[in-house]
Amino acid sequence: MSLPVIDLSPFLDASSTSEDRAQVARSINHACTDFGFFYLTGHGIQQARLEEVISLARQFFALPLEEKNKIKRHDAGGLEGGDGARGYQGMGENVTQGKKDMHEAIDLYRQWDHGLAAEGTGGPGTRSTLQGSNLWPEEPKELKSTYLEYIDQLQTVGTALVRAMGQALDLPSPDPKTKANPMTEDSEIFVRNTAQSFWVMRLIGYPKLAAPISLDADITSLSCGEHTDYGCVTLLLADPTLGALQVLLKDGKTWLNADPIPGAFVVNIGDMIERWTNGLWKSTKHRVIHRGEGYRVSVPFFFEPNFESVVRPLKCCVKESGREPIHEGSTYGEHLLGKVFGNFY
Ligand SMILES: N=C(N)NCCCC[C@H](N)C(=O)O
Ligand SMILES: O=C(O)CCC(=O)C(=O)O
Ligand SMILES: [Fe+2]
Repeated sequence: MSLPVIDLSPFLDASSTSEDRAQVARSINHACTDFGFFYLTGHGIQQARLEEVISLARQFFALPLEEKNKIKRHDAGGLEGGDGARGYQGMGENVTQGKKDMHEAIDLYRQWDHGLAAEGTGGPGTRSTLQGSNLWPEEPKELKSTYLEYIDQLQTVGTALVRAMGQALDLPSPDPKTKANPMTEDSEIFVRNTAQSFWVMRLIGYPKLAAPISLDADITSLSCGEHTDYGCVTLLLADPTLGALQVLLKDGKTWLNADPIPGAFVVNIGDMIERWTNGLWKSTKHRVIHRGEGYRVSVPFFFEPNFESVVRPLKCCVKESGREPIHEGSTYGEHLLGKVFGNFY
């Protein structure tokens, strides 16, 4: 058993036909319904760029702690004046389900300068959080420029992917007479609500865990504990290490290794897609247990809704799912802040 592979090129290539795109949308619907995880090819980002991104992250983590701490994260996304949870976090600073994770990381967010937040959104105390400028390392020197270009490319891929996902929601029950679109009120809903995507990027370094580990022991850390991602879609780039990232299957007990395929992203859907689709597509649990060889590096890019986007189940999905709405609706920013505050030791 392995995860489905989806070729996104018809959504990036102007000369594709609508039938090509419909095929892709159908595959996405199956992948999101059955797994919530898939491999993405045909994204148009050069292999050499992907390798450079991993290599630069690896070079950063190999620096002395003193050098890495020059861009240390100082707060957990608190109120005015902080660095908006951006920067370097050392081993064990990130916490999942109350346990310290065995990884170090740099967190980058969409640039959000002070004073730009809209009024009256996000609830009390949330207006000015997560604002700030990214903290970029001085070494390796090419890291910043390479990552800025890479993030631009990823935003293009993310936009094409959520367009395809919107189209995928039209497919389950087309009206044979009118060929009208009974499912979505608007298949561009994801595109519109990610037009100012409050994206997150993490550069993560995982030392090999000491064996053996017990999954039950409260004190035992995983490389990254079981969790779901928070927003729309995660585009994960990882080095070739095998057996580290594991995905929980729909039976709720089998863990499947999501080993890397060279040149492909591992993609998974986040909590906001689950909410919009009223659970038709679930944000799938996953975890990282690195007991293989070497020091593992991964660079997930979280393509998320706009900070201020109000996310509530789409009427069409409530109908299709046959369930009551699973959420009353709130902004993505509120969901994110609830997560970020709980993430640090
Ligand atoms: N932006 C995202 N999705 N980051 C995932 C971080 C890993 C899990 C986190 N400590 C948690 O407990 O959620
Ligand atoms: O490193 C990985 O393979 C996955 C990391 C992850 O799940 C996350 O940061 O949300
Ligand atoms: Fe994750």
